[in-house]
Amino acid sequence: MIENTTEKEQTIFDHIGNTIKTDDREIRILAKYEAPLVVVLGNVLSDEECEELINHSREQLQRSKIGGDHAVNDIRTSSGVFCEENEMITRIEKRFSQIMNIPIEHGDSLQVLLYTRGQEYRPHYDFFAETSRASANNRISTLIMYLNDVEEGGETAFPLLDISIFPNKGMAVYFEYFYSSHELNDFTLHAGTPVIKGEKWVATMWMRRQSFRPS
Ligand SMILES: O=C(O)CCC(=O)C(=O)O
Ligand SMILES: [Fe+2]
Repeated sequence: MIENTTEKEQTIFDHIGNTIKTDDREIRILAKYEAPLVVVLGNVLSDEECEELINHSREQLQRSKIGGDHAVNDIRTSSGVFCEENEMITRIEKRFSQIMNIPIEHGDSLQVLLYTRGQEYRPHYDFFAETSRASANNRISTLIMYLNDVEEGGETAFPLLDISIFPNKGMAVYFEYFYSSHELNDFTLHAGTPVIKGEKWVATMWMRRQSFRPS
């Protein structure tokens, strides 16, 4: 009866202790919100990797703007690119897959977003509504990497949990929404708050329930 409602649900992220040892890096676990699970991670990317990701994406952003995609979207005012695979992307995606404990074939392509002053990503869910076709192979977890330090603003806020993560270069926030309780999943509502000073670069990795990438 009552016991059932208090029973802890299984999580995907099952790392123990303060460190995650991936093949090429030791990730630090800094803070955790238990249910829904939200984890703050340190030492996810080196400074050089952050800079490489920004430079790689800056070029593609410029190209896609010339391509004429000026669609205005009030929900997300940032500009983004899905990264084409190269040696660096493949190496860091392998690391993300080990952190997220899901094979990389379940991942959407890594997405890099740039927010300039005043830009934001309004509160949203990363999973698709049950009524949408994409929900047949829905997203189950997210890793957001901060590629630069933001002078002011640009936190990742979880308004229903009352927590916000400040963008710090090389750090990341992980969360998952694969609970059988819809209520827990719904608590992962989150936003990128408006950037007040400086610019903000993030890379986002989303994982799907089933394999998603063509093998
Ligand atoms: O920019 C942020 O802090 C949030 C990004 C985000 O929610 C996403 O990429 O799905
Ligand atoms: Fe999101």
